[in-house]
Amino acid sequence: MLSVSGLWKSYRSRGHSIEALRGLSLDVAEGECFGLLGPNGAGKTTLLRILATLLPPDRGSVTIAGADLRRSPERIRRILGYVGQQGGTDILTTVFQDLLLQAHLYGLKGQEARRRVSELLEQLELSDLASRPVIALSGGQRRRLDLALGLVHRPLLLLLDEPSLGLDPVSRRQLWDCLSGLRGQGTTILLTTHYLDEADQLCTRLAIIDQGRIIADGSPAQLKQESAGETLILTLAPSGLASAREQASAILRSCPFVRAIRQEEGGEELYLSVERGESALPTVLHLLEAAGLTVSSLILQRPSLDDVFLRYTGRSLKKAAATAVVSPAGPAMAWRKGR
Ligand SMILES: Nc1ncnc2c1ncn2[C@@H]1O[C@H](COP(=O)(O)OP(=O)(O)OP(=O)(O)O)[C@@H](O)[C@H]1O
Repeated sequence: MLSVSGLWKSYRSRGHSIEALRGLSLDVAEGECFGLLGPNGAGKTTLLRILATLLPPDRGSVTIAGADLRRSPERIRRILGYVGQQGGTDILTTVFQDLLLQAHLYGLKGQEARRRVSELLEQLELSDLASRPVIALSGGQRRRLDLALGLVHRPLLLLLDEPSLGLDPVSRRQLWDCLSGLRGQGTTILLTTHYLDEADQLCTRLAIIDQGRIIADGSPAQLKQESAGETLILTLAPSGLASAREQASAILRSCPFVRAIRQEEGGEELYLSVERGESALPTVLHLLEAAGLTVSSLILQRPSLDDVFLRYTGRSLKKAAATAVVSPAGPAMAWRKGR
């Protein structure tokens, strides 16, 4: 659906050149929800504005559904919908009028335009708000209207720049449901986000962008798996029995799926680095109990996308985007004695 190759873009500011994109390449397949994850200033908005034909690139090529960006910008504008960070609403009209104007701008007339507006109002749960002035909408309602405006002409590819920026948790959930629904109907989505949980929840594939380049890409699960592996946190009973921990370490060290075992100073737990925690967990339990050891808990901890970002950039995305809502990595699977 989308193919970007060797894209360069620099801005000039007070006699300095700022390289926003430095040879960026990526491919997005039809039907994907592709996420660009990166800190402030990474080049995400620049990329989306180039794709939306709002900004010319310095070098590189882009094709969208077979259309070349430089040669056929009008065709590209018909193929894609773009919802920028600021949205495109006219605050002085009503929701219905705003959508109708957009439909007219895309060449829909009379009943056809009204029918399309009604469809979108229903699809984005805005029907009850149709006669409300845009200025009186909440942040989440406004964002859904932005999305509806970007969808009027039934784009094949939807570009969303930070779709849930500044929304409260309930509005974010509603927006995510809308986006999942759109994907279900076959719309390809390319979105930018700072939010790790958003990327995890919505995206089939992700690229981590930093300083104008893509430094890693894959499914969220793949990226997490490749970067950090998984950890099993083991506690034996009775706690404080060092000999039991030593015996357990000796048994587990000989297991091919255990990459490393560590213990924090003064800590009761053993941390086992494993490749596939889900299959390792029952085997570890079985081996230790067969050796007469009592396991009081065994917790599988999966790496977060922040671990992935840290590995590739040496910086924490949480710190890079301090205002972002970040969900904790949290244990993904656990076994506890007495359950
Ligand atoms: N019009 C401009 N003039 C000069 N520099 C610019 C301009 N627009 C963007 N930049 C610079 O280009 C770089 C990339 O900016 P861009 O907005 O693409 O990043 P971003 O990843 O979208 O950031 P954010 O997450 O904060 O929106 C930054 O260093 C930014 O300061």
